[in-house]
Amino acid sequence: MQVFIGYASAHGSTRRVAERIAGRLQACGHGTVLRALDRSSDLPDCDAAVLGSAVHDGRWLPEAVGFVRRNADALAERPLRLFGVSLVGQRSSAFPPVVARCLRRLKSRSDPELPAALLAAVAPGGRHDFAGAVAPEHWPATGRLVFRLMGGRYGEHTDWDEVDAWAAAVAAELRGPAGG
Ligand SMILES: Cc1cc2nc3c(=O)[nH]c(=O)nc-3n(C[C@H](O)[C@H](O)[C@H](O)COP(=O)(O)O)c2cc1C
Repeated sequence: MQVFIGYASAHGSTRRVAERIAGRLQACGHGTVLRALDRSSDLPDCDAAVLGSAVHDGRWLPEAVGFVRRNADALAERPLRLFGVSLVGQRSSAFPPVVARCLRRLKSRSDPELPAALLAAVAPGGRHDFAGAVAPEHWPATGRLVFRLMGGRYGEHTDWDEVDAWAAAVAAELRGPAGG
């Protein structure tokens, strides 16, 4: 299958996750088109799409939300997988385990990172949350203070085995009888 991998990244970690996913999909025999999402581009010719965004203030970046909104009809017609990159992934985190558990619980009770009506319209076949990178210069002074008080650690927190496993599962699903 020809798979479009689109990403929105403010500081590079979502781009690195998207590149890794593209590499794994290629290794599994899929063709890939990897591209940053912007406010005007449309979905290129493809059989399936994998879209991801950095999470800011609990939401996908505006260029990613705009892309999904603009291309909702075309995305709904194809197998679609979504991923978010934030401080708290499903397996890895910038925080100590007990804080990470609380944050994951809070997140599960919050509004989704994409508007619920939009998610329902595009009906992704799967979603995943990865942990990304955080550096002091990404935050204002108050953000740095809160981060320290919560026991946060700067650096890259992506679990690459987790990314590889998810990408391999997506690759296999797309090869399945219904194409995922
Ligand atoms: C302004 C700002 C707001 C953020 N808001 C959140 C948030 O609400 N939840 C979260 O888990 N991480 C949040 N983060 C952390 C980023 O999601 C994380 O650093 C991610 O790796 C960024 O991806 P990128 O490097 O592709 O931009 C925020 C970061 C910034 C700079």
